[in-house]
Parts: sequence; structure tokens; C-alpha cells
Amino acid sequence: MSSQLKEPFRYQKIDINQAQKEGQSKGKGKKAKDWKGTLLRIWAFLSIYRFKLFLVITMVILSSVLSLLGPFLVGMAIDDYFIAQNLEGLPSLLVVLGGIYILLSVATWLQNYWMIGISQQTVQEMRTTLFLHIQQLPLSYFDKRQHGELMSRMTNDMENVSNTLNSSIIQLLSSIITFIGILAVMLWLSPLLTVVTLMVIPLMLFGMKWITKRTSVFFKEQQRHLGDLNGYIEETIAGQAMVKTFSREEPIIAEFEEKNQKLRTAGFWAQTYSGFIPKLMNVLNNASFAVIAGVGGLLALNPQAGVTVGTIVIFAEYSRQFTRPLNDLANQFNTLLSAIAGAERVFEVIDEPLDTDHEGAKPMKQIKGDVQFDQVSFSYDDEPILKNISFDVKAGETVAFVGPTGAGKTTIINLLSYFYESNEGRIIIDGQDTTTVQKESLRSQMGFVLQDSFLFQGSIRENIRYGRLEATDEEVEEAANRANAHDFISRMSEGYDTLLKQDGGGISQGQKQLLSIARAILADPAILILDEATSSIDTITEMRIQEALQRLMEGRTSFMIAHRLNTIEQADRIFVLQDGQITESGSHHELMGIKGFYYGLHQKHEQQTG
Ligand SMILES: Nc1ncnc2c1ncn2[C@@H]1O[C@H](COP(=O)(O)OP(=O)(O)OP(=O)(O)O)[C@@H](O)[C@H]1O
Repeated sequence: MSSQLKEPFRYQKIDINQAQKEGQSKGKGKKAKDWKGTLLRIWAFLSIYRFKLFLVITMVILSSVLSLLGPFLVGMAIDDYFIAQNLEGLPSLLVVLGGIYILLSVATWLQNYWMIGISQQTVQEMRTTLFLHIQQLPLSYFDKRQHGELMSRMTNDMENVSNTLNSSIIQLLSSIITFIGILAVMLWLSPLLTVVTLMVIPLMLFGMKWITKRTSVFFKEQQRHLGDLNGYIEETIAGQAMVKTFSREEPIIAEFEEKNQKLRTAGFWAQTYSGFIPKLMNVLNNASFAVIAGVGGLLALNPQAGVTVGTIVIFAEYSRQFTRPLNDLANQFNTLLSAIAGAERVFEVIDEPLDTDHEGAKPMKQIKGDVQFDQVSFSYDDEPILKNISFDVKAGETVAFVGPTGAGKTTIINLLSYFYESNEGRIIIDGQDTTTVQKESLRSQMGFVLQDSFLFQGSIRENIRYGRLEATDEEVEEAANRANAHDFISRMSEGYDTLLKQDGGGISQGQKQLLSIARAILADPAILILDEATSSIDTITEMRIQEALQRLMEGRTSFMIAHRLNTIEQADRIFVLQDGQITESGSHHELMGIKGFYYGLHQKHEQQTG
């Protein structure tokens, strides 16, 4: 059976629909087609903290004004005290200057402190929206994606957004304010020298545009290759046993190296191009400095030009401060581009349609367990998988599906569990078309014992209780007892408190099955879905499992995908599925009588077991 079938996360207590709606109103609506759209969507998250942002902006304005005042006072000191050779009043000016720099430090510290708080909360909010969205995505979404790639969006991409929010917003604001402030003071002091200083700007903008056009392409490539590589690493680590069994280490390493190489190349060009920006700024900065000194010096020789030595010092300092905002912006561009690329990938997931219920769907009432498939057809992509499937199962019946691999057995179960929706026909439970009920309310009344039943990191007790969270310790132990799991649990050093590693590491395949049976017994579902394990389990454990399953199935409608004929024989009805169609149905004896596919299967089994 394919691994698409996963147990529903019925322990989820968060009101996902509500949280999701809130998240969407912040993150949705404006498709992240371009960087402006992406920034607007980030703003939708940020805007919750308007008051704190207002405080940050106030501090940024204050610190920008203070940093403008500093050079101005120094220029004044040169003209009024040093050149005029009159040092009276200089000490008080120095005290004022000292005060300005202390205040500047405090304002800068405060703006950073508040901004980091805002950005961390924003990123937390975005991460939650993304996680809740992922929880609500249909299984078909995960079929097409590597888990590691998705993880990379949750971690690396979010980290990029976080880094940028931490520093870039302040830089951006302070750059704009400083730029405007300096321009005003410079124009006031000497319009001519201001024009000279401004001459570098067109060169700067042209250079930056040329570079960033290239950098943004490589940053996007870098993020994409990083996600791809993470996905590959996750897959190969998860499949290590398989890799070793088939000695696939060499091709795996070769493919890894290819992906790693692609990441390196994209990273190299992204960094190389973006590294040009500060260098370009430096050159232009120095050029501007030299021009101001030269032109300013010439103007200072002419007393009518109104340019003093102090003015030249102020201009020289301002020209540095003036190109600094642009320089900072340029430096921030790396992180900004990488954050936009990251945010785009996050919003891409948030834009994926949810596994939502149909309009007007109602909660499913307590299920009795009648199940009817009425001319159901289904295809995953374009290829038809199930063709016109019809059957009627009464509450309490046990049915088994048999058939060659790829015939569509798992797909039937996937449709019944409402993990996928049929393209044609209806699935009716207790007389109710399942498309008219809420998926969660239906799944919560179904129990699953799967080959790859998921056990999470935690104690055995917690893992069994996952079936019904409010169950008492006694009920958990009673369920384990009925599932024939109590004995092996009691033999473990910590008993029910023994901690399991991720996905049941540390216990055997058979023990894993017993635990998932105990969990299903505790959940007490009306409809049961069983996917018998194919892996070989010793005879004693197998007997225990069979016995536990019989107990579990009592009084419930059970659907089995069975691989062992002796399990199938006990079913009330057997459906033979071939190429997406039911070709035979009936009890074991009836099917043996018609001497078709099932009979052949049985004969083959008899021959093998002698
Ligand atoms: N998520 C999917 N996307 C696309 N095709 C799929 C998907 N899952 C299964 N299929 C295809 O649908 C067909 C039926 O698969 P299904 O898993 O239902 O078969 P099965 O009878 O359960 O097989 P097995 O006994 O090997 O588990 C197969 O051809 C399979 O390749």
C-alpha cells in the first residue's frame, strides 16, 4: 500500500479554521506576484504592531536629527572658535555635543530593541500562519512535494525574513529621514556645493540597478536550490535502510553533489554580484569627497561665495552621511532580496487551497457504520484509477479488498477517509452523502491501523492516549490489555512511561502494530480501516496481532487491505479489485466457487505453503 494514508490529527485542539481565517486576512488577498505585492503582504503582518512601530519611527527621527546636528556643531566650532581664534564658549558647545551623542546612543538602542521585538513577533505570526495552513492542506499537496523542501520554507525562508525585519526597516527609515534632512541643511548652507554633492547620485542609482537586477535572479535560484537540497537530504536520511540495502550510496552521493554544486553556483553569483554594491559605493563616496574638497576650496577662496572652512567640513561629513543611507540601503539589498525571495516562497504555500469542507457542510452525527459507494470514479491526475465502483456495506460487516498491486485498494480507502474526493459518483455513510458533512467530524469517527502507523516521540502511554485524549490511565491500560500489548509494555523498564523515539524507534514492527491497535481500541470508532503489515513478523506476535484485531473489529464496520489469505478468509465479504474495477465479490466460499482471480490466488498460496 502506498504511504499516502495518514492518520488524521484528531488531537488538534486549536480552532484551525478560525486561526486560518485570521492568518489569511493578513497574508492573503494580494498574490505575491512581484516584490511590491510581497512587501504589502509582509506589511499586513507587521501592521498589527502599529503603536510599537510608531515608537520606533519616533526614535529613528530623533536619532537621525541628532546625527545631523553633530557635524553641524563641529563646523560651527571650526568657524566661530578655531578660525576666529576665540575659544570662549567652546567648552559649553563640547558639553552639548557630548549630550547629543549620548542621546543618540539611547535613541538608537531603543529603536533596535523595539524593532527586534516587532520583527520576532511578526515572524512568529507568519510561521504560525504557515504551519496552520500546512496542517489544513489536502494530502494531494504533499504527494507532489518533498518534505524537506517544505521544511526549508518553514525554517530557512522564515529566517531570511526575520533577519531582514530585524535590521532593514530601521535602516530604511533612518536612511530616508537622514537623506531628506541632510539635503535640506546642505541646500540652506550652499546650493552650489549641494549640486556638486548630488552629482554622484545618478551614477549610484544606475550602478545599483544594474547589479540588483542580476542579484535578485541568483538569490531566487539560491533559495530554490537550497529547498531542493534540503528535500533530498531529508529523503535520503529517511530512506537510509533502503539506500544501504540496495548499495545506492554512490549514485546518491553523485546526485547530492550535483544539487550541492547548483546551490554553490547560485550562491556564488548572488554573493559576487551583491558584493559589488559596497565597492561601488566606496568609490563614489571617495570621488564625491574629493570633488567637495576641491570645489569647496575654490569657493572658499572667494569670500562672496559664502563658503567657509566650517561649511566645507560640514559638507564633507554630510556627503559621507548622505551617501551612507544609500550605501546602507545597497548593503541591505542582499538581505532584502533574499527575504523577499523567502517570503514569496512562504506565501506560495499560504496561497495553496485548503482541504476545506463543501459550502454548508454539517457535522456528521454519531455514525452507525453503513457505507455505500455509488458509481464512484477517481483519478489522481488524468489517469483513471477507480472506474465506476459500487458496493454496499452494512454496519458491523467486515470487508476485505484484494487485488494486484496498483489495482486501487488504497485509493478506495483514501476516498472513504475523505482524504481525496471522488471525481464522479457518491460515497454515502449512514444514508448521508459525505460531501455534505464536515471532513473532520467524519474522520474523527474512523479508526486506522496502518502498516506505517505513526508513533511520535513521547511515552507509550501518550502514544496510546492519542486515540482519545481524555482517556484515564486505567482506560489506556485496559486498551493495551485488549490489544495484547500490556505484556510487552510491562516488561519494559519504564512500563507505560517508556519514551519512544521518533516514529516508534526502539520497538519492533509487531509491537508498533499492537500499540496502534490499542490506540484504535481506545478511540472506539464506528468504522475501522486496517492495512495489514506486509513485513514479516514472528508467528507468536502475528497470532497476538490477529487476536487483537479480532477484538478490535467486533461490532464495527471494518475495511481491510489484507495481504495474508488467512485473515481475508474471515471477512464477511471480499472484493477483488483489478485495474480499478471490482471484478469479483462474495464470501471466501462463494469466491472459491466461481474459480476466478481469488481462487487462483488461493491456489498459488496453497502451492507455496505446500
Ligand atoms: N498520490 C498519488 N498520485 C498519483 N498516482 C497515485 C497516487 N497514489 C497512487 N497512485 C496510483 O494509483 C494507482 C492505484 O494505487 P493504490 O495505492 O490505490 O494501489 P493499491 O491497490 O493499494 O496497491 P498496493 O497493493 O501496491 O498498495 C497506482 O497506479 C498508483 O501508482
